[in-house]
Amino acid sequence: MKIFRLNSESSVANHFLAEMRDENIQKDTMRFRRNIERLGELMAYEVSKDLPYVTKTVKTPLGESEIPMLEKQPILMTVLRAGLPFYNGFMNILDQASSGFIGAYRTPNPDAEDGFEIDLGYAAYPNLEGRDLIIVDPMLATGRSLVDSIEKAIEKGNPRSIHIVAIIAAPEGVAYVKERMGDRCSVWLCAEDSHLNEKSYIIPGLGDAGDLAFGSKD
Ligand SMILES: O=c1cc[nH]c(=O)[nH]1
Repeated sequence: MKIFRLNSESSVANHFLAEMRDENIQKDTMRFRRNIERLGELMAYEVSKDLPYVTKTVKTPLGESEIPMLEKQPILMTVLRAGLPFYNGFMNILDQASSGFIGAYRTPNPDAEDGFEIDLGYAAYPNLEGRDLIIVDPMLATGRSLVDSIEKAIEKGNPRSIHIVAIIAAPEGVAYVKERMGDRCSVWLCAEDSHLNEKSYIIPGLGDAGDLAFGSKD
């Protein structure tokens, strides 16, 4: 399974990530959402390098230019609700992509493996057959909701490639995706952190991305 890590090179992307993690700066919700979006724009550019292209001819007022263009528009899928600003960043760059949305939430269950079940309550997406599927979710924690969402989605058509994109991942989540999806997908991360805590939060992570972007659910 191919894994790309944006923070393996020094770039200004690390500033956006540092602001998202900083316990004081992250309280500015508009800045937090905008930093997710900015990382979405940068990650969309990185993933775009891995998609198939065909050369097309563009007529300028003075001649013709041969330009490699996306062979097919990808499908961008996100998991509500923290995924929305990340998805917006992707849409700013891959602006002709089709979209899919999944509502996944954790329901406490003391008998379940991590103390909770994943409920996929809402799903709306196009037929994935032969398309490039890019599924974006800022936090790859256990990986369970992401893998469940993908498995449900690919029942409705077999994509020719699957790209999982996250801002911060836990090694446990990456290992779970690798175990369940293998070479079927590529994983694109801004950073991979140390571990998950007992509540399945990423350490050091940044806290609850959904609450920081949109306020507490309580
Ligand atoms: O640390 C985590 C893990 C999952 N979701 C979050 O928002 N934060």
